[in-house]
Amino acid sequence: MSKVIISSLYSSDVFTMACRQFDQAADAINLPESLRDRTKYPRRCVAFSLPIQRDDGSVTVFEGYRVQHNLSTGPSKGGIRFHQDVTLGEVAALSMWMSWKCSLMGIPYGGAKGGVIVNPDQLTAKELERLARRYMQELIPFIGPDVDVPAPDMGTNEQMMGWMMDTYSNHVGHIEPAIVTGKPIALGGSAGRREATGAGVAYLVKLYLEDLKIPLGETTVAIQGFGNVGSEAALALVAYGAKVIAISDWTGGIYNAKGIDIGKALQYIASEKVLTDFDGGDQITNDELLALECTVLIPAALPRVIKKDNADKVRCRILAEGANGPTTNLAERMLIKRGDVLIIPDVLCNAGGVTVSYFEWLQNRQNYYWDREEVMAKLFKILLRAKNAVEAQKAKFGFSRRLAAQTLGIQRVADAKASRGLFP
Ligand SMILES: NC(=O)C1=CN([C@@H]2O[C@H](COP(=O)(O)OP(=O)(O)OC[C@H]3O[C@@H](n4cnc5c(N)ncnc54)[C@H](O)[C@@H]3O)[C@@H](O)[C@H]2O)C=CC1
Ligand SMILES: O=C(O)CCC(=O)C(=O)O
Repeated sequence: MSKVIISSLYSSDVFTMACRQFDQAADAINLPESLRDRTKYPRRCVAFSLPIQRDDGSVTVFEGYRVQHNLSTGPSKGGIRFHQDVTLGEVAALSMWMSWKCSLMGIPYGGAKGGVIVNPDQLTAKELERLARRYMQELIPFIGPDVDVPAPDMGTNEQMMGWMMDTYSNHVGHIEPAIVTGKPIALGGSAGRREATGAGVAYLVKLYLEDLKIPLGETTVAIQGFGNVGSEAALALVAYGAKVIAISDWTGGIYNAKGIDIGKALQYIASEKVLTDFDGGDQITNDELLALECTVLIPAALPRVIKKDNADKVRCRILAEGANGPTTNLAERMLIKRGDVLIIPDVLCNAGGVTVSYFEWLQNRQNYYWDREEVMAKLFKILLRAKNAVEAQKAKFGFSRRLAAQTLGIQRVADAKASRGLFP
């Protein structure tokens, strides 16, 4: 990718953070110099203007991106984020983490990510449909079921994937379900995809609680972000016997030491859209939530929320990264120095989503569908295998859990690039 674009990406804190993690991992595995930049930097970045008509007849031009980080190990794969704070640097960082995540899981995909600078809560359903379709329209020359396969991320959902699939299918003249994953089941979505990321987070939390010999019945959980990942993790952890004592969204949080009724909170969100005034407990801020005493803290919203200023205030035993990049590099060093917090790094912790996306793509391509039981059994097998590999790498080299996970992911991508050789 162009050096001018790469240097501009470095103005993003999140991109710089992902690059520093890469450099540390590359040093740790003695990655040859000739492979470093080639493995580290995105292969392609596309930026679009996205004009859409508003319901009042006016036109707004939104800005969107797609970054394809690595296509050496398969089609690139990753979600599309609709959020007002999206930047090209953030999307590039998220695409790098997708590469290491897919590689760590042993899934034959490279990494990608997309984003649009928009607050989806400020658009009507019709306006969102126009924006999702326009985004796909602009993306068509750069994607395909064997090239790059998008999915939902923050601010996007199954319905938007359905609109995007429809736009692509209309363009090629036949139904092409494998162009996106995380679709509605009626359009070829996979059983279990909606809950896959949160269920994967909960499953890994359960495994690590077992390692620490902490009973689920004595486990309290605080979750920042009550969207797809946060709410599904909450439901799965409650089903395992844990107590969710705090949840939040962008408007603030709710705390209840006796345990929050997650079903009631979901019903409230379905009608009111946000948690404001939900009467399931006392109101708290997002900062207060991150500092609550609890067994498990799950950031499931934005990057870089646990940072230098609040790392010392974190009072959990397990920090399970449902979000991508929620802990800054410095905050992680502070937590590791303290030694009392076990961090399940994002590329492992939230990998359930892309794993079931892979299953969805496989089912679309073979046109034969599995039931939820089969999907979940296959998912948990892959997550357990990845967790064991991370723990073995950690023990063998004395790495942090993130370094162990990232070195495994990065090594496989670099090996693939080395094996493919250089173009003459
Ligand atoms: N959806 C998926 O399958 C996957 C998502 N992730 C990551 O999980 C995180 C959440 O994604 P989703 O649940 O899909 O998004 P979502 O859009 O369904 O939910 C996001 C939640 O975060 C809240 N939020 C937004 N800004 C916030 C702020 N400033 N403070 C506190 N809360 C805030 C929203 O109100 C909402 O409750 C993101 O980091 C995403 O990259 C990771 C792997 C897969
Ligand atoms: O399901 C997918 O393809 C991607 C999910 C995603 O965006 C992520 O893991 O961060």
